[in-house]
Amino acid sequence: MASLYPALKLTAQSPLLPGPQSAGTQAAQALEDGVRRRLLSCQLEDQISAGTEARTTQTPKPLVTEKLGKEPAPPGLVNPIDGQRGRPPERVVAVRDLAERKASLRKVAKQSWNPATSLEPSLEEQPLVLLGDFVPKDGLKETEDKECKECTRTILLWDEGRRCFASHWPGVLASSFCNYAFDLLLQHGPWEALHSKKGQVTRETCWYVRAGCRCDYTYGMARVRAKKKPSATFRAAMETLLEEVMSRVCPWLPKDAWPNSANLNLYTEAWQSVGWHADDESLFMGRDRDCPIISVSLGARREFWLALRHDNCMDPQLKSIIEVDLRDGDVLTMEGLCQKHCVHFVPCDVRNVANAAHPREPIDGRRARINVTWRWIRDHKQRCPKRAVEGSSPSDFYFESYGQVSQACSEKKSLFVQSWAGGRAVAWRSCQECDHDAWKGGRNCLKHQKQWLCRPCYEYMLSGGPPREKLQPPRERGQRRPDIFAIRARAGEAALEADDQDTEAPDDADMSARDQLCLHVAQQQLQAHMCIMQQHQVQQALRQAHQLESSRALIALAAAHTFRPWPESVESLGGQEAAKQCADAGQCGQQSAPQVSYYPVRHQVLQ
Ligand SMILES: O=C(O)CCC(=O)C(=O)O
Ligand SMILES: [Fe+2]
Repeated sequence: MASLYPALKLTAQSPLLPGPQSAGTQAAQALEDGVRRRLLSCQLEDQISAGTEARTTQTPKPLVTEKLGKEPAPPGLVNPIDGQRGRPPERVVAVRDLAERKASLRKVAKQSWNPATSLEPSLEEQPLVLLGDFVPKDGLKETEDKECKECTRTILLWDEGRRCFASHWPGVLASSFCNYAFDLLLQHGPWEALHSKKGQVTRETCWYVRAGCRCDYTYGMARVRAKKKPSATFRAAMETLLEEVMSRVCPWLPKDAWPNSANLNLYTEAWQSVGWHADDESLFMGRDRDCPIISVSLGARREFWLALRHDNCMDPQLKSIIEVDLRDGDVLTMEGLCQKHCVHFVPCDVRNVANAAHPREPIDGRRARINVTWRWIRDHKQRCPKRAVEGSSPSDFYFESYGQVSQACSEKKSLFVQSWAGGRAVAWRSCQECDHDAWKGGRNCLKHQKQWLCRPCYEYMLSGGPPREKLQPPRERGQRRPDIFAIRARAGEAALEADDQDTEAPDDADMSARDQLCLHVAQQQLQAHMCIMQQHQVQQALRQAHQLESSRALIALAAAHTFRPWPESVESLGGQEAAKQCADAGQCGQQSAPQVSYYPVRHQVLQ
């Protein structure tokens, strides 16, 4: 086992941590230290990403004021020339000058996952049932054991000191099922757009609660309400997805112990992403108690990064970043105290941003991604009916109360971390192949054949694929790298040029990316699942609606005429066969048979 996951070299201290702490009460110091560290880090990294090469040649300037004495000084960046910001310092201390910090950020060093200094309770002291290691109290029957082994996982992180565990389960769901679930969730999910400070839609999201829970979900400034009555199709799709996932990841867990909520994310554009964060909302109690999370990916491939967080802020320790690609049907699990000690991140997909052929073309389902993160709400909100039943902290949380830790679990090493660089040194910088702007101006890259390459480019090189077109022209030294919006704008300009020559292009510029995607999916469904007569009638209606230029109506119309019986044997049939079976069963508006209650079949013939 251990040989599969090369353990990283363990170092005593992160190179980014500042030096000795200032005086003051512990709490105040912790606060000051955290804020100070964040300011330092942000200022430095902003400057780096802004390409302020020239400034580094000037005399290094102190960045932070630190008041000596009993009272801790308030944090503040100071301009030593006019001293405008922060309280007048009694003494200005250069915690670390810009050049030094920049060097430390770019430091070429091996990946490292620092071992915990203060330990969480060990697995012996406080047993933890992990999803992949879970066995029922009365042991495994032989057949069940076999079934379980078919669903393999790769351990990404096993840090017993911090009780942090993460695994990647590739290809848990069949692709035919993924397509099906993707389409339904896309069309029927109560999606809400999340905006960045600049007003860009960073992604769309929705929230699903089950098993009697009515809690809202709040993160950052956003509150995502639990819909009073989610559509039956959405509910059916979510329940079926859960059933599929649980039957493969944790088949022995009783249904009443399944997760009671899910957060959904929809990425319709390659440049959409999720910043560094932890799923540490109080609902899930992930900062205090072991907190399992099952994250399911549908649609386009995306990278997922997991890292140790700095104390008192959500920034990652750069050298600790674990990278994994999540593909259609993959599951990722985070367990134990991952949400307390680690942060995670979904970067944009730079190669697809630049390759966006035509922003106004219907986006094909593969470019978009839906992520469904199943979680257990344990501290229900005051107004949730489950609070009355379970109180603020249910004592019978299955993973803490039942089951036993399998033999495999106790054989594992106390700390190992998956490392794509295989123990080689990495530097935080942009990739010389794809120029990916993952976060604050770079990502971990290693040197391969005289080039600094990111993991995907390195893996591509190793795979022996043909040379790919460079996404960006080589930059002069010190020249600012275009950010993701510049790349996107360039892709947009190219598309507009193409548009000028394309008189046939439909006039749906006002449609959002998701509307286009929904429409595209709906049209595909129509083609695949309707008999010829229905197709014809609906196509007529679509054309009329299109003439009215009402994209919303168009989608609603398409959705209303979409029927998706899920034949029991659909996985064993090819897509074409399945479509034929559905179409045959639903000839000219009759009820299809056999019907599966989860999937309402609607046959409405337009007059
Ligand atoms: O899209 C993903 O894979 C992760 C999303 C996520 O981290 C979240 O919703 O909290
Ligand atoms: Fe998350």
